Amino acid sequence: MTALRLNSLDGYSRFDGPVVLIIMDGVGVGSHDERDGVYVANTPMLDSLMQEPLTMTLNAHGKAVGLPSDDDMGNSEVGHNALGAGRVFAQGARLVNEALATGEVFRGKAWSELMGRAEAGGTLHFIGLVSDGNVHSHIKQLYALLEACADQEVKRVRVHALLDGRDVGPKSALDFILPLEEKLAELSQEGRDYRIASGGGRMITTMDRYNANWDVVRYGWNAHVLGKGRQFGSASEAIQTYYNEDAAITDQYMESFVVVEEGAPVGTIEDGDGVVFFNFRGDRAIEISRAFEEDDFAIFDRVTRPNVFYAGLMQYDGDAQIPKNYLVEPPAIDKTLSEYLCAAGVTSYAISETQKFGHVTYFWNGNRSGYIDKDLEIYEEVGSDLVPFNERPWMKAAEITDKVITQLRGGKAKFIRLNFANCDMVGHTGVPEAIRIAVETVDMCLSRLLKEVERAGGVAIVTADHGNADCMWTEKKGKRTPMVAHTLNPVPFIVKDFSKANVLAKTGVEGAGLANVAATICVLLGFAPPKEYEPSLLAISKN
Ligand SMILES: O=C(O)[C@@H](CO)OP(=O)(O)O
Ligand SMILES: [Mn+2]
Ligand SMILES: [Mn+2]
Repeated sequence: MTALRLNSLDGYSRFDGPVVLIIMDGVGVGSHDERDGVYVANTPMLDSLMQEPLTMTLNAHGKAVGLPSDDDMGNSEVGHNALGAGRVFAQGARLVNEALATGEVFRGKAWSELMGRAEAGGTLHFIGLVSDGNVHSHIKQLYALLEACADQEVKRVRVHALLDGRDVGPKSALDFILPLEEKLAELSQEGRDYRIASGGGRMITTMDRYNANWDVVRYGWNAHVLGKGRQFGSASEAIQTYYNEDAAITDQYMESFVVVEEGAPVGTIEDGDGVVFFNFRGDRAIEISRAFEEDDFAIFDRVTRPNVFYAGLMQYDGDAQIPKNYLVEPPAIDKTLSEYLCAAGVTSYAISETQKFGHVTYFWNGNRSGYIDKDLEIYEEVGSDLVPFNERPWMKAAEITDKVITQLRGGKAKFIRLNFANCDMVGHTGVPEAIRIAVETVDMCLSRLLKEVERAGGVAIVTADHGNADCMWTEKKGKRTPMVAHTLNPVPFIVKDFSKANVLAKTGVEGAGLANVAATICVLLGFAPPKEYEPSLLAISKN
C-alpha cells in the first residue's frame, strides 16, 4: 500500500502525532438507568467527554460489523477487525451460513477427507461451543454438519460440547444440550451411533486464548481426547448435577466432564478419526488446534496424540496457517490500517493485557499474528491475572496506563492504541458491584491518560468495540437475571485534540459505525485514507 501524505490545505492535518486510540472494551451507551453499569458508576471523566462537541456514538453490532443480522450483538473480533481495517467484511458467522446454504462446505477437500476417515471406519468428532450466541459458533451450524453426516451415512459421530453461559444466559446450557441430545438420538438410526462424548464450561475447558492459561486446553484435551474427567451418564446429567451441587455456578465455569457407559468413556479420540472444531472465531480456537496439529508440542503432556484428520470450521490464523485444514474460507481482510501506516513509515505502539492483547494486534491486523514491520511497531502485553475477574475488577488497567504514559513521555510512537479489558471481562461475570469498580477503574485511567496526551500535545480518541457493562441484568416479573453477554448498544466515539493544530468538524456520516474510525485516524495523522475505507468521521476545516 502506498500512503498519501497531504497537507492541511487539502483538509488533512499537518499535525504529526501522537494519536492515542483508547478502546474501552465492552463500554456501550446504554439505557441510563440502574441496570446500566456504565451509567451508575462514578465516571467524571467519561461524563464530561460525552458532552464534548465532537462526541458521537457508533454502531458496533449486526450488519455494521459484518454479522448476519442486526439482532447479532457485536464482539471483539468483528469490532477490532472493523476498527483496524476501515471497512466492513462479511464475518465468520455469515460466511459459514452462506457456505452451508450453498453446500460449498461439503464440496471442499476438508469435508471429503473427513468422509474418507468415516468410510474407513473412523469416528467423526465435533468439538465446539454449543449455543446460539453467534460470537464463536452457532448451534444451527452444528446441526447442519450433523445432518450432512447422517445424509452421507457416517456411522459414528461424537460431539464434545463446550458450554457457553457468556454469550447467552448464564445458566442456559440445558436449553441447548437437551435439544442436541434429542437431535443426536434422532439421527442415531439405521446403524448410526451419534452422541455427546465430553464437554465442560468454556472458561475451564478448551477455549483459552492468547496463552492466558493453557491448563484450560489441557483439561479439554484430557476430556475430549483421552476421556479423562469427571464421569457422567450424559451431558445433561453433568449439567444438572453441577447446578444441584452449587447454586451459584454458571455454565461457563463448569468443570470438564466425560460421558461414560459401563465405566468407559463413550468417545475418546483415536487413530483414524476425523475432528472438526466447529467454532468460526479464531482467538479461542488456536490453542486447541495447535495441540492437535503440532508435532513438537511441549506446552503440556498430551499423553497420546492420535493420528487424526483435524479441520477447523475456518482457518483461525492465516499467517501461521492454523489449522492447516478448514471447511470455510475466512474473510479476506486486506489493506489494514497497520499496513497503510507501516508503508508510510509511521511508528506505532499497541498494548493490552493478555486477555485482550490479540485484540489490538491479531484482530486489529485482520486476524494476522505477528508484526507487519518490526522496525516501526512495538507490541506490548501485560500479563492478565488468573483470578476470577469479578474478584479483581481493576485488572491491569493501571499497568497499561503506566506503560502508555512512558511511551508518551519518551517513546517515538506516532500512533498508540490500547485496550482496557475491564468493562468487558468483568461485564461477562454479571456481578454489579464488580462491574461498577471496573468502569470506575477505566474512568480513572482515562483521566491519567488524557492529561498525558495533553502534555504531549496529541490527539486522544476514546471508543469501544461493543457494549457489555452497559447492561448488567434483565428483569422479568420483578426477577433479575444477570446479563453477561455483549449488548446491541452503540459505543461512544470521542476525540480530544490537544494539538491546537487543527479545527475539527464532524463530517456527518450517516449511520456511522466502527469501520469509520480507521479513516478518521488517517486524517488525524495527516494522511489521505485509502479510497476503499469508509469515510472519516471528522474533517479538518482550517489550520
Ligand atoms: O470472551 C469472549 O470470547 C467474547 C465473548 O464470547 O468476548 P470478546 O468478544 O469481548 O472477546
Ligand atoms: Mn470486546
Ligand atoms: Mn466480551
